[in-house]
Amino acid sequence: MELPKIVHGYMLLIAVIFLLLNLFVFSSSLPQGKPLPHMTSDVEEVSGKSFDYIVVGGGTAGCPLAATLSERFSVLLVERGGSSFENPFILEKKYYGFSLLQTDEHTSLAQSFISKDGISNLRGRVLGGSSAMNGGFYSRASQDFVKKVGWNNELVKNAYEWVESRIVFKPELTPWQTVAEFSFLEAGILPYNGFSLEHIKGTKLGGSIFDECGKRHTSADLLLAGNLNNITVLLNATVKSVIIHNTGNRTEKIAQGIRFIKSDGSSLEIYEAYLNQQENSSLRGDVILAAGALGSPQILLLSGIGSYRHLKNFNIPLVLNLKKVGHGMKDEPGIALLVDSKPKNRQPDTPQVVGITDDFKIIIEAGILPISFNATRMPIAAKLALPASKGRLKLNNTDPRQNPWVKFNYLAKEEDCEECVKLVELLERVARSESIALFLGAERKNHVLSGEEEMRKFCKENVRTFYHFHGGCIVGSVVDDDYKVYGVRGLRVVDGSTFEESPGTNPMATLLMLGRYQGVKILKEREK
Ligand SMILES: Cc1cc2nc3c(=O)[nH]c(=O)nc-3n(C[C@H](O)[C@H](O)[C@H](O)COP(=O)(O)OP(=O)(O)OC[C@H]3O[C@@H](n4cnc5c(N)ncnc54)[C@H](O)[C@@H]3O)c2cc1C
Repeated sequence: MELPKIVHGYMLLIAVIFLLLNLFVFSSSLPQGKPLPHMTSDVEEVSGKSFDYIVVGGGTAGCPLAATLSERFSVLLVERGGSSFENPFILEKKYYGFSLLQTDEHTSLAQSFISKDGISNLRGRVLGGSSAMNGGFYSRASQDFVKKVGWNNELVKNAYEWVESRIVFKPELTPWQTVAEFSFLEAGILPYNGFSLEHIKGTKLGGSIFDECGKRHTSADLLLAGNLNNITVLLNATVKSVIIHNTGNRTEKIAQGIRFIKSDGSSLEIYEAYLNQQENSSLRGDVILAAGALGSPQILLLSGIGSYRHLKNFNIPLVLNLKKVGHGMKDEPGIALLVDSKPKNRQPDTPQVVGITDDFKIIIEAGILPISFNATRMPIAAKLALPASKGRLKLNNTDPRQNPWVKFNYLAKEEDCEECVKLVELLERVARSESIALFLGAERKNHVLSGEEEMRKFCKENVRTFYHFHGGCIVGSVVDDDYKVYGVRGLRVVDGSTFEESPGTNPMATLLMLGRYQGVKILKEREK
């Protein structure tokens, strides 16, 4: 009876040593061995201070934006989560997916939410935002998208290259990704494009934010490209609202700063930080929301910017009756087929290869995902790009740490259901391919869905998120072409909430680019 106890104690000791070693390795090899910006979780240290720019949300778009602005201005970056620089569960590819399994209400790296459609979903809550926990697949937006949204081609190219030279890598295909690549080609997703960062039809190998050693580079690494003397990162603080005043002109509003609380809820105290005041108001900086597709519309609503009727329900004084805040929420519906017959303990694998159909409506990839700390499954998953169905975001309550109410209306439109049937047909072809049969042999699961009705039913019953949700502060309805909130000076939104449709193969590349792009545009504006 004593032996198992000893063995158990011994294994525990090994596990602790292993974790400490990992922590040591990571803390002594911070990005490129460079110094980090000043980071603090002490709200008192920042309270009452003024900065040229305040960026709310240290996520995918927020970090490159803050780094760029810091080249010439003082920047406060406020992130509700902690640091990502020393966490092996974020940085090591072999732990991919583990952080998605362990969620809690206020402190986990991933914050889970269930949309009113009844579908589970996740959002990042750490410096680096969702880039610190996502699949790391990197692919640019198409030229058509860039043209449609009216961005400057040259600036876009420069901004992508700025990001790519720092945190994007050409992946070495794992055995499972090689099999996925063959299975997509076998299923007719042609041509074969090899390695490409462009959004092109066919099968391709994309970029990755995991380097050749399997180390993740999040958007937070981009902070190191800024002027570190100009950046203050406030961690574990949640922004509650933007401080907005009337100007001399009664109808004109101006953002003056932010109100924030401690993320752990250990006190109810509300703190404030301000924008530096300049005599000439055209030389003033901005509060820039980069809190993601759920966070930014939520903060606008909590600040009194939104539909009067909705804000009245929460006794929030109206600042601006901007009815479209929270509208146009979209999530690209996903369907996954498990190709293995039962759970096994494999090393997690992130997608490195995608298949993009002729009309760019279906995008397919494969991974190995943990379902617990010692079991994985092998899904082939596809998303329906550019869905017609859309939904809405509203407040649930006035606590900024809680998720807002959101409904995406997955597959509500008939055209999305029709596309979903095509998507399932394609998934079935891939799942039944010789390549997968050869690789998995007896471990393979047999798929037998047939007939349109059965596939429609399957779609409705199995639809899930692909985590590419966006909308809520869309350009043209909440922010203008310069990403400035209509009707409030000194307030912008720069993140996934501004997209009407998800760019390219998937959104991370374009959000990283957008942070840099908007930062450069602001710096140019201030030169005038
Ligand atoms: C599991 C998963 C896998 C994915 N895989 C891929 C992939 O492989 N490739 C790809 O291109 N895309 C992928 N995506 C999508 C992509 O990561 C996101 O679309 C993108 O990162 C969103 O960027 P963002 O800047 O809009 O928001 P985020 O990166 O989420 O940043 C928002 C930040 O704001 C902070 N914040 C929110 N509210 C507040 C507040 N009130 N106060 C202070 N801070 C606040 C958050 O903590 C967060 O850090 C994936 C997403 C998930 C969740």
